[in-house]
Amino acid sequence: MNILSVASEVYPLVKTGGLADVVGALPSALLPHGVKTRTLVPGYPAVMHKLKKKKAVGRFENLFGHPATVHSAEINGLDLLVLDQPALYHRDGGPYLDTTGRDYPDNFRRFAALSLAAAEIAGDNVIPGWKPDIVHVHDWQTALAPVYMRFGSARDIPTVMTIHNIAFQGQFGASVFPELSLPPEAFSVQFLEYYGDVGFLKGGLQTATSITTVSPSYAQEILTPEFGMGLDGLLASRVDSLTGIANGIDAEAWNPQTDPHIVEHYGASTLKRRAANRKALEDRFGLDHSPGPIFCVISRLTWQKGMDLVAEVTDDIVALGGKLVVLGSGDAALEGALLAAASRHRGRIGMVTGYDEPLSHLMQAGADAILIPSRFEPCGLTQLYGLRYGCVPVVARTGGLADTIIDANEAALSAKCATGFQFLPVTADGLRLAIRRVMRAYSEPKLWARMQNQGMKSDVSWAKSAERYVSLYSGLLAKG
Ligand SMILES: Nc1ncnc2c1ncn2[C@@H]1O[C@H](COP(=O)(O)OP(=O)(O)O[C@H]2O[C@H](CO)[C@@H](O)[C@H](O)[C@H]2O)[C@@H](O)[C@H]1O
Repeated sequence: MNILSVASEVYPLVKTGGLADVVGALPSALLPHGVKTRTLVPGYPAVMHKLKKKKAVGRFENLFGHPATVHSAEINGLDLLVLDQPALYHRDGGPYLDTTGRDYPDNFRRFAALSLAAAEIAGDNVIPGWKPDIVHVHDWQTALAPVYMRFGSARDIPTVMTIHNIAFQGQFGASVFPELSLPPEAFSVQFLEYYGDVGFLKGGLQTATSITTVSPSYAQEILTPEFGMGLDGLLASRVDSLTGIANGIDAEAWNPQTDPHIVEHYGASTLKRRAANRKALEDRFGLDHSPGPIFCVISRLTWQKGMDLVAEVTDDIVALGGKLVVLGSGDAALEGALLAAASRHRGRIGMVTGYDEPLSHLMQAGADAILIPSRFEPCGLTQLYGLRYGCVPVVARTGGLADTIIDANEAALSAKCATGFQFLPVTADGLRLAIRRVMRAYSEPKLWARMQNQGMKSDVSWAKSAERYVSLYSGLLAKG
């Protein structure tokens, strides 16, 4: 079975968040099931520079007014198709934002082009001798592909649309519609029209054969007004085509026994060796070497991720004898509040602003607990990395966090299956109480080590979830 996966980012070429991890790791988990994935991504400079060997396999003379080449390349076992279109993708700045942090004004065109390229690869002879059986798109940036397919030559090929975060919907003014090369009927409530605007994600959700999101709980939550962000009604009308499949992790890139970014390797039976990573972490963040648990945060600094709650509990963490290290960037006010906490508590709280993949590994290997107080979380990956690294997750009971962490309540502790701490409500007081629970558990070394062990034994690989994708794909082909 051949899948064309289409995404705006893919690890290890370009990553701003969890989407890249998933798009980068799923193909190799599908391969043992006979599912071959080709992944189409834009040729940003960061991508083009990393392609050592590439081969032009397709060409568009005029894709949104400019020529484009499709290159094929292999990196880390990924079979990539790279859409090289300098006019749209060769920019300073990141995949979505310019160097000043603003959205590129032509993002609608940049990602419509990616979507149209996918639809044409599926339907026409763009890559001679190759066509997908299924097109799998991720998030709003690629959500127009099923719409283009519906109105183009690939209308019979089934599509899967995965929602990684419904908060990002790709909503643009109606004035962009004439530029999208779609027939007038596509600007209707059955397709793209969204409160008078053009909604990319809305169009994809209306048109895709099947919709998935990244955990079973989030699949339920987005059917409610609280979490559906305006799309709950649409999703309710498509509930028979909606599935939640939890993310796994790339167990090779995230393996404390072999990780090149940490100071000392360890496993479940050699947890004591984490001490060297702890010391390196303290040095890196300028913390003192006192005892007590080190909490870490590795996150986009946003309201979704509950980073304002972390800022509110910093004094409590220190007062209770804990320490905190934060790696993140995002909202300037949140960044300011956390930096202020770090300067109030020198030696106890440290912060690195920015994005640093190697440091995120050292933090999971050296800290004792990872705080994830998200207000909503489709799946979450950092709690899964935490499980694998013996960095006990402390999570809000929502979405994928609720699905993947077993709370250390009395029943779970006596059954010896607890892997972390869940809390509700998602408020500063809720988080404070959870931190107190952590402090108590940490003061009992045997209990703490057992929780770390339980976590490290949890199956966070892609194996089970890959099977669920395979059966979803097979079902779609059987129907067709
Ligand atoms: N400053 C920093 N430096 C280094 N690394 C950093 C970092 N900030 C974050 N990261 C890394 O980025 C990734 C973030 O993944 P998440 O799943 O937490 O969230 P995200 O909200 O991006 O993804 C959305 O998509 C994913 C994938 O489906 C869902 O799990 C999630 O719930 C949904 O919100 C992790 O690999 C993390 O280690």
